[in-house]
Amino acid sequence: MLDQLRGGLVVSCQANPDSPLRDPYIISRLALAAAKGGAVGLRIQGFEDVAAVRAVTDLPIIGLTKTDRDDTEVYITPTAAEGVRLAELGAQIVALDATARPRPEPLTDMFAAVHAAGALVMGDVSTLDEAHAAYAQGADIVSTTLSGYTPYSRQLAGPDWDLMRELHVAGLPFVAEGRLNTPADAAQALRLGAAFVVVGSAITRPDVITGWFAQALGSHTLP
Ligand SMILES: CC(=O)N[C@H](C=O)[C@@H](O)[C@H](O)[C@H](O)COP(=O)(O)O
Repeated sequence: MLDQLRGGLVVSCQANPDSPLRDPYIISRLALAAAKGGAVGLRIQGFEDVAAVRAVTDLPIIGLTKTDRDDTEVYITPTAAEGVRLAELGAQIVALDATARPRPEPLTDMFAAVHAAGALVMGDVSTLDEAHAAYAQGADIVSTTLSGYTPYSRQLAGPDWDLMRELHVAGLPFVAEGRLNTPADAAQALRLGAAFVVVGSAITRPDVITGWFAQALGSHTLP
């Protein structure tokens, strides 16, 4: 499965709860558009969206949930039950938060449950140490997804190139993800050793992209 993705572009098709695109049908159409453009895989959030996308394409799906909980900062697939459900719905890879933050369930238990359900585990990390720990506990691949989203990781406006370099030097296979907003960024991530690249907002969040343009024009300040 990971070989199938190697060197390619995975497109994350997600819509936040407040997005006008927040509808499983729309997400499935975004996924088909990404497939038409050459995506080798898809990153999909939530049970309904994973089911809707699985119904229209055979492309590999990296599934995740985003769950706000009162007891933890961890929100990307915080429990094994969610990971197992994603696998049952057709996600071949389950992405889950593998940061060092306190979590509701031990990582090793979660990895074992996802593996038993027949899927691979992508550990979303924010630092090199977390990547080492994720592999030690049984992750199949790690992704730079959460750099900038934990208080102790680099807070950058763009991609965390240094983390990619560190992972490469350490000999840890990794996926490049997070704020890769141009084709040049995606190509640079591969040059830095990424196994494959995940791009979301720059392809599938037109509200966010519009904001970039509007800000560049200063039009947000006009009456
Ligand atoms: C931090 C977090 O919750 N990241 C999420 C993980 O699935 C998504 O909101 C991102 O869109 C995805 O990681 C791709 O990144 P970008 O949209 O920057 O290309």
